[in-house]
Amino acid sequence: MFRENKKKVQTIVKTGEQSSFFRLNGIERLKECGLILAVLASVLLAVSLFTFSPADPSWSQTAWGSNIHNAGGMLGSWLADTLFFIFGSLAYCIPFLFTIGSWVVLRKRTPDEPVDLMLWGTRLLGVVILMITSCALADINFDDLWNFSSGGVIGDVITSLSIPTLNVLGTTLVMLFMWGAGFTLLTGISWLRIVERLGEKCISGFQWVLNRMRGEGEQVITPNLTEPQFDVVQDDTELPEAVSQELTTASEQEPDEHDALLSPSMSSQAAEDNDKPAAQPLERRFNIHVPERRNEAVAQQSEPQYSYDEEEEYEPRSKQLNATIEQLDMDAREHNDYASDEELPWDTHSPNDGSLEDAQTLGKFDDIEDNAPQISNFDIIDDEPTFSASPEIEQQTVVDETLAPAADEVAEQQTQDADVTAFQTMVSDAQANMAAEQNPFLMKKEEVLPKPTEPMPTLELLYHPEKREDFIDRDALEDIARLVEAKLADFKIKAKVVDIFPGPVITRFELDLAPGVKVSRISSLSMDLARSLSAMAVRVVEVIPGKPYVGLELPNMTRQTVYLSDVINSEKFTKSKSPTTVVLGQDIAGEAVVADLQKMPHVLVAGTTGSGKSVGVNVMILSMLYKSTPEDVRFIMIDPKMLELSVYEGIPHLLAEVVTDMKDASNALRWCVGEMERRYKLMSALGVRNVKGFNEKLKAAAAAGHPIHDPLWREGDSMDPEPPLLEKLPYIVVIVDEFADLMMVVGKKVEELIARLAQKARAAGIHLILATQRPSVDVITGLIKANIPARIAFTVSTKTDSRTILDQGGAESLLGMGDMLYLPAGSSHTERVHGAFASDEDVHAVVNNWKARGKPNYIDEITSGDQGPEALLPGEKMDSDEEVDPLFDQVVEHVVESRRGSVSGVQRRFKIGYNRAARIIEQLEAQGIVSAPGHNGNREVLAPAPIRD
Ligand SMILES: Nc1ncnc2c1ncn2[C@@H]1O[C@H](COP(=O)(O)OP(=O)(O)OP(=O)(O)O)[C@@H](O)[C@H]1O
Repeated sequence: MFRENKKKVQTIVKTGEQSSFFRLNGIERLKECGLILAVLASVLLAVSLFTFSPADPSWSQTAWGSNIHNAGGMLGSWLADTLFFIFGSLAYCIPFLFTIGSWVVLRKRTPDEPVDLMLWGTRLLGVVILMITSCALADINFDDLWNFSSGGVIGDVITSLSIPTLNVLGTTLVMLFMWGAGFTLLTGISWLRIVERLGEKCISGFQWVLNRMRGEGEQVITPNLTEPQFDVVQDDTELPEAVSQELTTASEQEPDEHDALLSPSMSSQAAEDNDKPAAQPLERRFNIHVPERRNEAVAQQSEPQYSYDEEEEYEPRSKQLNATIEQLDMDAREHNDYASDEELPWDTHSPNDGSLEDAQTLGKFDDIEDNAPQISNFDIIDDEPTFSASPEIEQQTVVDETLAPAADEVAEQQTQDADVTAFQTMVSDAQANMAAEQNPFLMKKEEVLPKPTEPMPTLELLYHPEKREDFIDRDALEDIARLVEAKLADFKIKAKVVDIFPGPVITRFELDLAPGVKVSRISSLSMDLARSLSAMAVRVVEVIPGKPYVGLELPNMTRQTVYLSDVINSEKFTKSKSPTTVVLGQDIAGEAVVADLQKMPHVLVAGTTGSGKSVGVNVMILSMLYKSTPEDVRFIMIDPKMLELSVYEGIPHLLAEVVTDMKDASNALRWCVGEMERRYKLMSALGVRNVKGFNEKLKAAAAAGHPIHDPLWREGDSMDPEPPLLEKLPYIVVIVDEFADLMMVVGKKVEELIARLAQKARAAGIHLILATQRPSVDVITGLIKANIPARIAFTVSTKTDSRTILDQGGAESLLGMGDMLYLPAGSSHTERVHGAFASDEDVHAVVNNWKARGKPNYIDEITSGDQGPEALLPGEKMDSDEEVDPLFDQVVEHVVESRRGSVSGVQRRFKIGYNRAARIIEQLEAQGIVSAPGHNGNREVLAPAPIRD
């Protein structure tokens, strides 16, 4: 984006160069001629002064008829006489001063060279003071020149005024000091510096003389650079000289502040160097915060080990304020956190090395296993209900925890596994043959996958790039920073770039605005800035929490893709204990952004088509599949598009088949509301406040040998003689991809159900993820917004859409392809996140991995529940009841009496419009009072006529 501008600059320079090199313009010609004349005058003046003869006729002398001796002739004689009369012997300096003065005035200046009037004023004052004091000093100290006073008339006047008061010595002193002041005013040279330098020279001269007198040869004292090196290379005593040489060269090359840190003995030298004006950097350097690349381990298919102690003290270096690239580098060296092969034990073994080893290495899932009973509950050989908490299972869990299964049990289990797999293969082969007979292309191939040995899906299932371009071009970034400042200055905004944060997709330049500049001015210029910087879009971050700066986010020339494997492997995700932890992507500094659905507790995802919503939703689902077993989290997926979520069909986490029919969708939501109410009753019966507390209480009771029975069970509810045991409650995540479709088809009912769920479902462990590509107010209604505080906005087309989702602009300036703004619950500051990318292959790999672990246990009533009035939840009304017309009863009376059920009849009789009349007749039809219209459009009145007395 900046290459174009560079070309422009080059063009301007070229055209300017050609014209200015050979020919002068009008004013320049005049100035140059003036300079030539001034030099001529100086030469003539010097000749006249040096060949002056007092016998020549002049202003102060009279001579008759004699020859003129002055080489300047009559004019030279007159001029020299006058100058000697005024300035005395100092008149000899006049030709030189005149030449210098005319050069200063007439020399060529560049157009941008400022004329500092203050500076010129002081210089002029300096010249005047120097002349006056020099004349006075000459008048006191030198002999007269011919018949002129040695200080001229100026010196005469000054001394005649001051000597009566100050005497000769006093006058000389005053004049000397004033001369010194005049010198500083003219030249800007400090007398203190002169004294310092003189002192230095004197001391070094004195030392030199002393050394000579001692008769010793020249001794060069070199700084002891090897001293600090011993700390680093403790045992390397053989090479101190080489090391010291290396260090000397390095410190000579880079005399910066880090040398002072590395080598205390060099600090004085460095300080001295800094004092020299030549040693100071010419160009302003910017503070570039280079993000830490800790994901190198991903490229090596490995997982880093972290200790909790380190985690507590850990502060991402990329977020350290004002840290330069060298400081970050040193910091990394000090903490020794460059990835090394020894630190990554994961490289050495393959995923098939054995389950025990994998179980140990995948320590991040340990806590999940602790909470959860065996995953084998979901295996096809296990016919027990999904989350049964029967005593047998509890027993099994206890046995598992002891990690000492009997050998014969294991052998038996393996034989069973083999049998079941063989049987399954036979059945699927038979099914496939039947389908293939009809049409081979319609055949749905059910792969029989081998059961994975690892307890949870591993990172090998996801794509991770072999090589990554992490190079950050400091110079280019600094150039851009200067360009940003210049472009803002073009718009009359004075701002300074204080920090630069390069990230994987964008770079944030933090600006310090000059006092009085409103941030809204920059915001309103975001489009113009994008244009003038030739960028795709520029986002202005008006408030950066904790900083007094404004952020300007520019897209990088080359964009890096943030892969799911990068973020899943991040410390934040692996350390998170919650089963509902979801990955979003990376922030602008490349740090993983991870959220917990329990805290959200519901999230609204919106963005135009192709902005990356589906990928974003997939990433959230995959992260939960990496984190939790079906015992912890269950999904209900609603997918009107029939494409996006159907890939998950068959994973054991599903509570129902992926819902594609919108009527079923409202049933599913209604089931969720019912489940929420049931959970609330259970939780209040057990005296706990949330699902976590409930599950912990169940576990504790089972461990104590007193499993809890369902307190809500009444005799007759089931055939059992006693209440069944309570089961562990999994979190339920309801995912709706294209929520707008649901609203369009089912209407207000959905809004009501969602609002009801969103209000109360948090404690019941039910969470909603709603995605839509139509961020309009009729889809994201006030009721829904009020109840879903966490929002994610992908690219949208207008600022209004952005406001609809986030209540603030910004999403319209995103870059697409997963670039998002995340508004956490209860915050008004959005966070820019580059969404993680999961390809279809990644999704299939994880889905197949879970499918191989077990089959889902669908609850049929979720989708195919009764849709009649009995299925309504308490407080819910049938659609038809909601809008019964106030005239309904009168119309019934009229229709039944007149035996005519036509719309026009009702219209005429009650003087109402067609629409209203038609609606009432439809209601009559729904109630069975009139029949459906016949072939001629007439309706038959079905209700019997009223009985008359
Ligand atoms: N995080 C990402 N990184 C890189 N590319 C991405 C990312 N997310 C999405 N994309 C790219 O954008 C394309 C569209 O993404 P996606 O299908 O998720 O969009 P969408 O908003 O769901 O569109 P629609 O609403 O039409 O389904 C993807 O095929 C992918 O190439």
